[in-house]
Amino acid sequence: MDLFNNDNEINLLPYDGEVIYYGHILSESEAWHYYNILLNEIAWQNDEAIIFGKRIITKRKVAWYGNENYSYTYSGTTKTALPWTKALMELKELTEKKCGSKFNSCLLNLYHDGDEGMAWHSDDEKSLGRNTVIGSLSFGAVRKFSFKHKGTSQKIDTILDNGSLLVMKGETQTNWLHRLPPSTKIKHPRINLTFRTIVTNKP
Ligand SMILES: O=C(O)CCC(=O)C(=O)O
Ligand SMILES: [Fe+2]
Repeated sequence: MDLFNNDNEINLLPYDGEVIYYGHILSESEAWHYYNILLNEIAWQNDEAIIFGKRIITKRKVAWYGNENYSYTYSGTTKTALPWTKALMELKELTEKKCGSKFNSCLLNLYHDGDEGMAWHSDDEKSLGRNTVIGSLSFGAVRKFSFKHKGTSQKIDTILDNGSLLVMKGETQTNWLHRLPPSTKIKHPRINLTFRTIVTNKP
């Protein structure tokens, strides 16, 4: 099993993808500083999805920022990116420095408490291209995060801490699903930023 890549980073996945957990890339106080800014200045909106032809509004809030007016379609709804804020630009640059990849957009999620999560999915939309790199920054409540192989159903769990960075790359989106499981124990909000690279503006 190839546990380490060239930079001695540990791959959380045993095969068919690469997930690197960098742990804290911000101190506890820096992380809370950004948490407060993000909570207050981001244009949070309830997410809409079309599930089995029915329009549903999620309790979880989302926002979408990027370099240009990218439009992005998933779960049957189209969103247009807002321009970067100062804090988001700082966090984008920090994430890029840590993982050595460039990003042009960011999907943000606000989970008010452990009742809210995200179901099994892959970020394999056409607009992200193949073998895309996704940098995931977490703030606030510490939550479990899980991967499930599409063929073998093997499961891998990890913990996403306040101020931590997780990077998904290689064939991860092709071969693995991921989710944020709900948990009745979590009583506080969590904010997640996934920095992404859109390769085409046509959804
Ligand atoms: O909240 C998270 O940690 C992950 C969110 C996610 O998977 C996504 O936005 O695609
Ligand atoms: Fe995802």
